Amino acid sequence: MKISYLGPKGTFTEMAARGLFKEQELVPYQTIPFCMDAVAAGEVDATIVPIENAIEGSVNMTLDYLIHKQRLPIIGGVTVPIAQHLLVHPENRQQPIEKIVSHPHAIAQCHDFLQAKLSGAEWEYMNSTGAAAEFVASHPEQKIAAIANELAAEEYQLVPLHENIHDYSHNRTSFVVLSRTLDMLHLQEPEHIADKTSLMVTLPSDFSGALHQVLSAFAWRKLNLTKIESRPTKTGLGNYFFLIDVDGLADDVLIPGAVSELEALGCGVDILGSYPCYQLVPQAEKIR
Ligand SMILES: O=C(O)C(=O)C[C@]1(C(=O)O)C=C[C@@H](O)C=C1
Repeated sequence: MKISYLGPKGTFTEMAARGLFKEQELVPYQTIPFCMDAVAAGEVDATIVPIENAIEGSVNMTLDYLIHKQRLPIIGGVTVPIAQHLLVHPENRQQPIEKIVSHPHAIAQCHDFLQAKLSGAEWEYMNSTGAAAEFVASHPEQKIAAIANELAAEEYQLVPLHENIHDYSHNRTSFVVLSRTLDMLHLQEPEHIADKTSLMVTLPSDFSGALHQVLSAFAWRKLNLTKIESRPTKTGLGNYFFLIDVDGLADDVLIPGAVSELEALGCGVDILGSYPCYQLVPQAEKIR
């Protein structure tokens, strides 16, 4: 079985993929949309993509591509501890850093650190933390540092100038597994922490109290919502749909009942997936 992930080697997405798919072939792609397109094209059986970070919130690239361009079912989820480190080429240990390269989410997770310690350095966004580490490794002539993880440090032979530079402890990112052909994941490892059903709900326009009624359809059935978020429909300013996560797997009665009630109110409802969620535990050991 082949699984696509946001590459190159050494990304957090690779960590997530390795945690879930120990025996499978992992295939790196350059962007999140390319990862999803690879599933649609049949090049891989599934993909794993980041969906939400505890500090930065939703990964809009994933949500928007999933909703608007490549509607693949969600078959599993995994939460990964995120520790960011400032990595340099071994030849540049003593050099002043002029530029920081990384994924925009990774840079945002370290704002306080960068402002306090490296306020003079400029930033350059890259497709992933792994791509940033690879860039630093292949440009020893530049006074640059990557924000990336310990897997990338090892993969690209970089050394840490500062470890654990993320602004909040308990930094976590959730990833989802998308596939058209595979069934819902059912793994012995890593730790299974919850089950979720993810829905997309579009409200009828000009309907006062619509959101209140949507929430009531879940509330009186005692369906616990673990997330509700609005995203633009991209059809005009002020038009939104809602992404709602319900605690538990879709059953035969309560979730179909809630969906029918919402449809009767004129809402559009799509079930994006009903799936188990796992978690990886933080790595105790430090990097070099
Ligand atoms: O760049 C990576 O290493 C990724 O896997 C992407 C990504 C993200 O999209 O948020 C994943 C986890 C971290 O939050 C930082 C970056």
